[in-house]
Amino acid sequence: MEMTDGVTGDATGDVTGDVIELDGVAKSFVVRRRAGLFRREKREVRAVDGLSFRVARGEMVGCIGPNGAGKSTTIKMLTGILTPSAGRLRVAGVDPSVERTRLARRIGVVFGQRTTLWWDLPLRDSYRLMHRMYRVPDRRFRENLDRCVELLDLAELLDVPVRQLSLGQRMRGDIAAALLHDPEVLYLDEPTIGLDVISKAKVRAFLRDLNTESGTTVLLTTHDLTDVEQLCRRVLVIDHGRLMYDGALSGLHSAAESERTLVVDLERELPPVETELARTVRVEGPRQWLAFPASQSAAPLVAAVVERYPVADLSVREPDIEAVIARMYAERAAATTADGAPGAEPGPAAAR
Ligand SMILES: Nc1ncnc2c1ncn2[C@@H]1O[C@H](COP(=O)(O)OP(=O)(O)OP(=O)(O)O)[C@@H](O)[C@H]1O
Repeated sequence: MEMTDGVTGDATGDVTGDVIELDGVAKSFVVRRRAGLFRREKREVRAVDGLSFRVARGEMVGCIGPNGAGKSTTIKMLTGILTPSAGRLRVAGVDPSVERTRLARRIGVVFGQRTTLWWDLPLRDSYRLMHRMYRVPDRRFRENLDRCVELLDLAELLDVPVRQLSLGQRMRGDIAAALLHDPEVLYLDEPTIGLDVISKAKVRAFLRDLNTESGTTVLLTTHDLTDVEQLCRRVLVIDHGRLMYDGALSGLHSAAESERTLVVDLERELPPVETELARTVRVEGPRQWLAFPASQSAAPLVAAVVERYPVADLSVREPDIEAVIARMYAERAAATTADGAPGAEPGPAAAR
């Protein structure tokens, strides 16, 4: 399939304030697999299936989804490495697959799973090569390098060949490499994958400062929800190449109809608490767990329980975001089975 719109947009991308624009973007791969001794059959994999969203200049947006959801494919299309099978895609007003080289000077990319650095060269030499490749003015290059070296703690590592760096050190080296040419947009595909707690914290602190101080637009994919919690006000949830949710992380709770839990310590062991405001989901001795919709206030439930039962103590537990997302995926899978086709319309995404 061809792009539905081959027109190249304006070169600034400033008209709407949106630096990333996707309208109905799709990407299919044809894979061949063995279907017998001599026979191979072709199958189409729809990695991205009608994805539409926009990212405003200066935003930092997190993109999450299960394995194979289409996140990396989306990033690859945004860099121009892959050409969409359908839809319209613009980055800073430019069609990435048509003007990949021109766009390369305006974007930075970090793939957590592989490095863009030269394996046998010390970091410093990789950076020198990038300096020339991107034709960064000398002064600007020195300033950017100094800043990255300081904030990413790279001083001791500049003369070490990349192959000798630990994963966390290499990741910091890669992030610096992506920023030496002052990109307007930074894509990070799993920037904290495999890092220890301290390295993760360093990377996150750096990205937060970069976004607030330099106004760099950041789109990151991750499996680590803490990345999103700490960095992004907005999250995109992608599954089967489609947008399931687009909004604040906190809004995921209502989107997935999640539940909070009232933990009740009774003065003695009693049969399960009965109330129409909640479901008693667990009883252990005098302690009982009552699940109620996260969108509802806990106050009426607390009042009802206290009025009818001898209560020693109470506490409310918020739903854990991982559980919320797991629930969202499960609901989606159930809808898919019921419809017989992946991708029943995702209500929450359309709400934004
Ligand atoms: N070059 C390719 N050829 C064939 N299929 C591909 C190719 N690249 C990706 N796919 C398929 O497209 C789908 C989406 O893959 P993608 O790597 O974009 O997912 P992802 O969300 O990044 O997953 P993960 O979280 O595991 O990295 C998967 O089913 C994958 O197998």
